[in-house]
Amino acid sequence: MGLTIQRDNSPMNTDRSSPQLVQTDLAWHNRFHQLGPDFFTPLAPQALTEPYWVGRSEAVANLLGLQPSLLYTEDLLQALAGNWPITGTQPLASVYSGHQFGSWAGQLGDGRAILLGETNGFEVQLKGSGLTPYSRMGDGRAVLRSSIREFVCSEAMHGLGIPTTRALCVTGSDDQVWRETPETAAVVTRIAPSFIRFGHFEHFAARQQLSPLRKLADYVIERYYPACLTPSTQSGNAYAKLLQSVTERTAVMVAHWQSVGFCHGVMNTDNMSILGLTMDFGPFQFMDAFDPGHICNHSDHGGRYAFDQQPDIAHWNLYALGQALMPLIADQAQALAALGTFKPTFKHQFHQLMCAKLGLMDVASQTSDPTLADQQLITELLQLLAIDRVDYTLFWRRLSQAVASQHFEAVRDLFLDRPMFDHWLLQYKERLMLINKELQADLMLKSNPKFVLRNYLGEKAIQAAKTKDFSVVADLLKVLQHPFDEHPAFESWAGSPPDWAASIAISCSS
Ligand SMILES: Nc1ncnc2c1ncn2[C@@H]1O[C@H](COP(=O)(O)OP(=O)(O)OP(=O)(O)O)[C@@H](O)[C@H]1O
Ligand SMILES: [Mg+2]
Repeated sequence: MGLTIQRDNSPMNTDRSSPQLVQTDLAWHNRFHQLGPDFFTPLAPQALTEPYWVGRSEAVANLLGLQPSLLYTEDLLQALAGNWPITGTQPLASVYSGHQFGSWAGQLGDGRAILLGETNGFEVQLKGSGLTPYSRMGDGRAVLRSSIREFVCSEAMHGLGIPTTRALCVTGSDDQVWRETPETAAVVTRIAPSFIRFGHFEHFAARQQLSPLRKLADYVIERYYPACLTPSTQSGNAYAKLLQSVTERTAVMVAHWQSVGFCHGVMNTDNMSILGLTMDFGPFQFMDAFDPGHICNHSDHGGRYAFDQQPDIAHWNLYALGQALMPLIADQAQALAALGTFKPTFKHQFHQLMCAKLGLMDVASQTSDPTLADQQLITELLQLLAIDRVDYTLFWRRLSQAVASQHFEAVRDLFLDRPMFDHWLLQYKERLMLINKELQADLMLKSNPKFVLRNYLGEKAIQAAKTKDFSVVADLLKVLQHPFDEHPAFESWAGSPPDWAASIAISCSS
């Protein structure tokens, strides 16, 4: 299905006071809207002055059923900047609550995001599209730099095979937005099968509003977790099964984060997707030097969301979700059993991912039974990487190449304590003797990305975009959507970060 825009041959009218209806042949089924007024406030996005394209993902256009060429039209630009309404959409801002940095924050909600509606199985949301009833002290806007980071990172996560919300495009404007300094506004158009968060459930549970709580849970089960309806394991308690399914998906997502060295930075319960998708790309970071205690968010003074805390925090957040679902589950033992699946699921998934990174896998079945020896190999390696603060991405890619060529010097050079690395390498090589080298090297090159969105690369794209050069955003997108490919023209992006990368500070300000 394609989008066709009703052409208006009169001169382009970008005056925010007279928006033009953008007609599409996309079928909109706004099922979240059908939940009713307890869940949202109907609200149109606010206009951006003289918008321009900052970045666009043709892959996401295809996913939505949009002809990618439409991403080059003024009409769609106006629509996705929030200036012109799209026929069939029913824009709204949803209400949710949540725990922020471990404390109950009360009512939050889409303070700067507008859900346009749902098409082709995806909800389409504009982030940074103006004030809503849930904006609290904020201005409803997002700045160019954070919008570029969200756009590129969500596509990069997808490229890495990590469950995530995705992004269609970023539109920008010279409208001024004040943060620590004056900046300019931008809007990310992002998509996901659902943007429902743990915080949506917490909202109604905290208010003891059982009827909307049940309605929301039933909606999520019916649409996204229909298997919970089949009476099998847990004596037919669909809500306990929902909790277990969300627990397992969340564990899988965080295992992926840990395997690629991704720090989320703001794992508040209002940033946790009910579908186990990576969501809200704020002060995130792909680590350069491996440091298990790394804190990527400069506003996180206590290190609550440090890299090595992420699995425990995800589990904590799931307890908050479990608490919210308790009136429906009505059986503590079943709720605890559901939550109890987190640790084994995480452990299993993490082991699988790390074994793939090391090439220690039965390539045909893509599984490996967690042996104690392999677990030890992984643990010891992570300790070595941490002690010498070895660049995480570089290490894994060089190891993959070393296994392919059987020359380990380049990877050895990354360590300060080389005898320690040699000791580990000896054990690893012994283990490798049991496996087909060619298949193993191939698996490793597909499991260890050459490129991740290092902070400094995002910074380069942002600095160029501030001068209206959006080519770096486009190049980054191209490379990061296929991070396991060689991309020889971008070799320098695969190397060590420059010294100035260490001075980049990313806070919650966005
Ligand atoms: N500039 C702003 N104006 C209004 N509300 C804001 C602003 N920034 C954040 N908020 C709101 O504050 C709460 C917490 O913000 P947080 O940084 O977690 O989310 P976010 O980055 O806005 O977006 P999302 O979670 O939708 O990706 C949310 O309710 C969010 O909508
Ligand atoms: Mg958020």
